[in-house]
Amino acid sequence: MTSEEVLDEFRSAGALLEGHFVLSSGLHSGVFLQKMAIFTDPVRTARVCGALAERIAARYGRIDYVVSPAIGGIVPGYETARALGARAIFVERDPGGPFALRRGFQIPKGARAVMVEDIVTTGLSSRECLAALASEPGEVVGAACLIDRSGGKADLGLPLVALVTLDIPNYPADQLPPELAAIPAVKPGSRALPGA
Ligand SMILES: O=P(O)(O)OC[C@H]1O[C@H](OP(=O)(O)OP(=O)(O)O)[C@H](O)[C@@H]1O
Ligand SMILES: O=C(O)c1cc(=O)[nH]c(=O)[nH]1
Ligand SMILES: [Mg+2]
Repeated sequence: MTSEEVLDEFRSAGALLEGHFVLSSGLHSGVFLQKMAIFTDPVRTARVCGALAERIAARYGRIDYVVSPAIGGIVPGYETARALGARAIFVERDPGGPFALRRGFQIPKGARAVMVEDIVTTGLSSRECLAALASEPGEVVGAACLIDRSGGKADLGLPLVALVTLDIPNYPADQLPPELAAIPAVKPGSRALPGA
């Protein structure tokens, strides 16, 4: 799939939103990719995750485990794992706490894993996910996401394969442009932000 074809999936699913959003990192943006508008449609999800799996296989070779950060990563992680013929597991957090593998999930010795995110903005969630995997016996060979909205600038400490790379502006709360300051902000994701 080309970048334009993937973006068309987001547009036609109603997943490309404009307004005033508080992101997981606490930064503000006028654009939000509501990936759940994609993930509620299994056929659309299979199309985009199948394309991501092809990129992952071409870049990293054999993959045994896909690991994703909850909540947004669970569905694309599962569907990408299906296309790769791999297992799908996820990290989750107790409210406000760090990500951890629970439920008996592990990356066994000798296994090759890839971390699959839905959206990368600053890379914070991806880095936290990777930190939770550091002591696993198996190897995390790289990362992947559907959309990297950092313009390729997010540093995960591992290679990142993105189906689409966009450079979407984000702003600290005290540096909002007037058009964002004029409208109330909404916080769509699951991370609890300080003071929220
Ligand atoms: O690169 P970052 O700056 O970390 O931003 C991207 C993260 O934000 C979203 O998750 P969020 O914490 O909003 O919760 P969700 O997964 O439940 O949607 C998204 O799913 C990524 O995990
Ligand atoms: O940075 C985020 O929190 C974020 C951005 C985005 O476009 N979509 C999303 O689900 N999360
Ligand atoms: Mg997330």
